[in-house]
Amino acid sequence: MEPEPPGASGPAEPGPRVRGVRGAAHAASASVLSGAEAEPQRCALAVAAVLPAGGSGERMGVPTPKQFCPILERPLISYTLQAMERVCWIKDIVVAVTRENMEAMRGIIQRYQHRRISLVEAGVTRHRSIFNGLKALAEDQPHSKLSKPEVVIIHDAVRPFVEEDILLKVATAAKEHGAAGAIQPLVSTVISPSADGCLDHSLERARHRASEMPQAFLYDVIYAAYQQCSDYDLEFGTECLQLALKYCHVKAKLVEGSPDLWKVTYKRDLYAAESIIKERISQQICIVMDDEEDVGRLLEETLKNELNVSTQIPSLTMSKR
Ligand SMILES: Nc1ccn([C@@H]2O[C@H](COP(=O)(O)OP(=O)(O)OP(=O)(O)O)[C@@H](O)[C@H]2O)c(=O)n1
Ligand SMILES: O=P(O)(O)OC[C@@H](O)[C@@H](O)[C@@H](O)CO
Repeated sequence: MEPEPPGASGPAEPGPRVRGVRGAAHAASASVLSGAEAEPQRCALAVAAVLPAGGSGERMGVPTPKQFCPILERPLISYTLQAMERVCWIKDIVVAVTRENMEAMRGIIQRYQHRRISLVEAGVTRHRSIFNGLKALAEDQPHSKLSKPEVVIIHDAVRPFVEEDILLKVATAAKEHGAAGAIQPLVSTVISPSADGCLDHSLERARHRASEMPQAFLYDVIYAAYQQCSDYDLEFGTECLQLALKYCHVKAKLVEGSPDLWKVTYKRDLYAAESIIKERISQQICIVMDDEEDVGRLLEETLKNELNVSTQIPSLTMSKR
């Protein structure tokens, strides 16, 4: 039997924080959208996010639901929350978790000082979890500190490498079209098997795309779609964009996303995510080394922030190259 990924036997004690290395990308994409659209909050476009995190991670094949599996001793979901929190124009982040994981989730929020997070109970399917998250944002919620957004972003809690530029693109496109979602080229051809397990037909790969996350919607559109949704769709559906089309006749704008938007599903994905995070940490340290004079103090700081390591480093000054 394949060795368990490190720490797969229970929700993890959180580990390092990773800062985005794509500040430049955000600046670039924000400037792409001129004027008021650049940062929705400036034009009072209220944006919230719903993160379904109530799954069991069956395909991962470990006792711990994958969103709580540790990567460098920190639960996967905490990386995704940090990526969403970095985006100052997302006002509220609603996370759907199961009742039994609610305490573990509160521990993670506290340990990593996650901000703007509200928890709701997940549903037995992903669509039901998302619907519960949307309900929490509805106007008619008594004593709720949340307010109804104009645009809501839906993003899987197990897709940690989401950057501000794609969130900005789908949010802006949703404001214009009613719905929008990130897509990626297919790497494998999609085929349709017949009942006897043989090939019935294959789809022309170049004419199809993989539907990734994040997705964004005018709140009223997607909430109305879920309110009308059949039990069958809530039970077996996998595509929120399809609900907006089927129940509200809103054709989503498709936005080319980066390959980083992939979803952690199998054990191999945890290892892949770990190496990406390690690479980003080393990039972060390189950036510090390049820019600053008192490397000692900054290495100390970076190690503290990035790897949770407290150590004394003698003051080192580097002559600017
Ligand atoms: N009842 C459910 C099922 C899934 N999800 C969430 O939806 C996202 C995408 O689902 P998926 O990758 O299918 O996660 P799991 O259902 O956990 O995985 P598996 O299908 O392998 O069991 C995940 O963040 C998962 O936690 C959810 O909120 N509620
Ligand atoms: O069906 P799953 O729960 O595995 O995945 C849910 C979504 O991530 C998946 O359907 C995307 O393609 C986006 O819609």
